[in-house]
Amino acid sequence: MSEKSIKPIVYVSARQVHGGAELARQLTFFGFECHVFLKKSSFLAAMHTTAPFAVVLSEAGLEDCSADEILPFVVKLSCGPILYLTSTLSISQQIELMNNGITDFIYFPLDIQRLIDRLDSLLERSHNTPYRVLIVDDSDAMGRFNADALGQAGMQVQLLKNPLEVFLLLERFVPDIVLMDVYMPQCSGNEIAKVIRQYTQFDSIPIVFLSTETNRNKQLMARSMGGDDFWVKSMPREELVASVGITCARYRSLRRWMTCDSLTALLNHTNVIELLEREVAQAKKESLSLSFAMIDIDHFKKINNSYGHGIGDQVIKSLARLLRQSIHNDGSVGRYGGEKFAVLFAGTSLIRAAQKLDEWRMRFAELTQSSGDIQFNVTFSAGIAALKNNMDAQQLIDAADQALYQAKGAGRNQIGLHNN
Ligand SMILES: Nc1nc2c(ncn2[C@@H]2O[C@H](COP(=O)(O)OP(=O)(O)OP(=O)(O)O)[C@@H](O)[C@H]2O)c(=O)[nH]1
Repeated sequence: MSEKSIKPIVYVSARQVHGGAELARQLTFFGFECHVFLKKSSFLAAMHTTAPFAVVLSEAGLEDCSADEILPFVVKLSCGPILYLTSTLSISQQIELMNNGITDFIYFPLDIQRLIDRLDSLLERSHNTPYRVLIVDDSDAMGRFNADALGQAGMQVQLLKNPLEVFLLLERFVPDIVLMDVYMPQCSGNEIAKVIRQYTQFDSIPIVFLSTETNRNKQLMARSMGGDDFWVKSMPREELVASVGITCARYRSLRRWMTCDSLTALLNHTNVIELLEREVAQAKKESLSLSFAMIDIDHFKKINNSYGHGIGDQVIKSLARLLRQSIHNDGSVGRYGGEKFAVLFAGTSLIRAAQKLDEWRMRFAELTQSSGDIQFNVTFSAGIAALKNNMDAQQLIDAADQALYQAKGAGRNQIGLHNN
């Protein structure tokens, strides 16, 4: 992705200029293109011209129009979430507003970080890539019938007739689900499921048997060998599509929890290390450049002590979001632990990666953090190292750590380069 990636547009309704200005500033900082509207006519004209990713509608409405009055127009013109900023609402009021088109509620006093979190997760949901389905079935006709149904529903489908080749596709195609026939000439679906379950890296891929088998004991036996469910082969197309969609969505969300840090939704420590090991091996094999950076928030203990652990968490989240939005397709970001982050720059030279890090450092230092009415700024230090042929992943981590240590020692709020 180029640095000029298209920003998600958010329209905000406000009754007063200053009410929307701070919200717009923060949303802009976190990568949204935010427009604030005070007048009904300009708001609706903008909705007509460009439908935004999301609308934030305040219960106070606009200067010349109440929220109730504008809502039906917004619902008609909108194709994304409509978030309602409100003080308190009874359950029946919420139900009424939801029936009228509101999709989310954000409560006053406005916690901007929370609003941004919500927009982030709505955005992520809207970017979800199609589900990938691997069908293992020796019957060409049956396999194609199911593949067509799922393909027409927008899913990516791979059909495999020989179950003995399943590992090739588990690695290359990385399916969200495997639909497995039970009776096949080369080996049974039960047997192949049992073998797949020997490999922990495929643990989180659900295997569902599609079979004409109706004997409950045989079905249970198949599930005990590593299958997650048993569906009848002759199920209606719509039911198959719905069942696959529900299962994939559930497992994707479980996988996210397994691989991501719960506070920041970035890759967690274990997965950062695993990714780095893979990238190091690949970079060496293909003679590609790889830089690795360690980022650490400055004087973080003081932030916790002065404003409390909750505000400390908020600072961590704000840096996580900045990193996630800045990295684009240049690499990956993870939470290494505590207030420390790891960044992998794939195919990027040390100097270019250091320049990027320095841009992020300056942007983070400019971000206003808040604790109630108190506003403050936070900085980070970082160390960066380039992969050399004689290094393994741990040595690359150590090199970045040393450079970070130098940056801290030299006064913090700067980038240290490892010279080797
Ligand atoms: N709020 C919050 N605090 C955390 C978290 N993880 C670790 N910490 C705290 O982060 C602080 C890290 O402090 P130190 O590593 O001593 O360093 P520092 O104060 O950041 O100072 P320098 O790194 O030397 O600039 C400790 O007080 C930890 O308790 C977290 O998830 N949330």
